[in-house]
Formats: sequence, structure tokens, C-alpha cells
Amino acid sequence: MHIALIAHDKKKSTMITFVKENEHVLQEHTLYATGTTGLKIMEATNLQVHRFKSGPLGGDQEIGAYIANEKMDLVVFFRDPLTSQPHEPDVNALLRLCDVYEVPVATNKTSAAVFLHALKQDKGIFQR
Ligand SMILES: O=C(CO)COP(=O)(O)O
Repeated sequence: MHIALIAHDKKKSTMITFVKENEHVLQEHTLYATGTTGLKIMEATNLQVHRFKSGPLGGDQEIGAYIANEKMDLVVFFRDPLTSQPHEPDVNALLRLCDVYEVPVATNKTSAAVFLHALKQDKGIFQR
């Protein structure tokens, strides 16, 4: 499965905690991330992550292109709901494409935990 991991700055520590808690599940999949999120994940774990550009520099759009080309099976995107982002249109476009292509997207740690629990039961559950 191809899984995208993205976190806004104030949610990066939440992402690291989440990834560490679920490293054993995530290591069985192909991981992608926006630039800084991916770097921080690789520094904190033994996971290999394909890094796109940083979100504000086009990383969200790169992940959106993977979704549009049906190359992404699951998106974990810990958005910061309390801070406005200069690249808000890119964030909205990515989430919109998840709905267009019916890609499961978790925007907080609790929903992401539910998805990974399902993945643990069935490795291919979200594959199309
Ligand atoms: O801004 C982001 C997503 O919209 C995340 O980008 P970074 O992982 O590069 O910080």
C-alpha cells in the first residue's frame, strides 16, 4: 500500500508520536511525505520515506498528483485547524482529490489510529 504522511508544523510532534507508535505497521508499506514531515519521520524512526517538496512549496500538490493518478491508497494529514496556512488552496485541493478518488484520509490521530488498526487486520484493505 502507498501511504502519504503529512503534518503542519504545530502537528509535527503529534505525527512523530503517531508514527513511532505504529512503526511496525507502517514499515510494511511504501511511505511518502511532504518534505519536512518526511525528514522528521526519518530522523525519529528507522522508516524509509519518499519525500516530496515541502507543503508550501508544492508538496501537497505533488501528493495530489499521485492521488489523481491512483497511486496513493491512504492519506494521513494532520492539519493545524487553528493556524491559517499560506498554501491553504493546496491543502483544500489535496483533500478534495481524496474525495474525488475516494482515498481514505485521516486528519487527526484518532481517525488515523482507526485506519491503521484496520490495516493491521488486512494489509490490502484500502487497495483499489
Ligand atoms: O505544509 C504542509 C502540508 O500542507 C507540510 O509540509 P512540510 O512537511 O514540508 O512541513
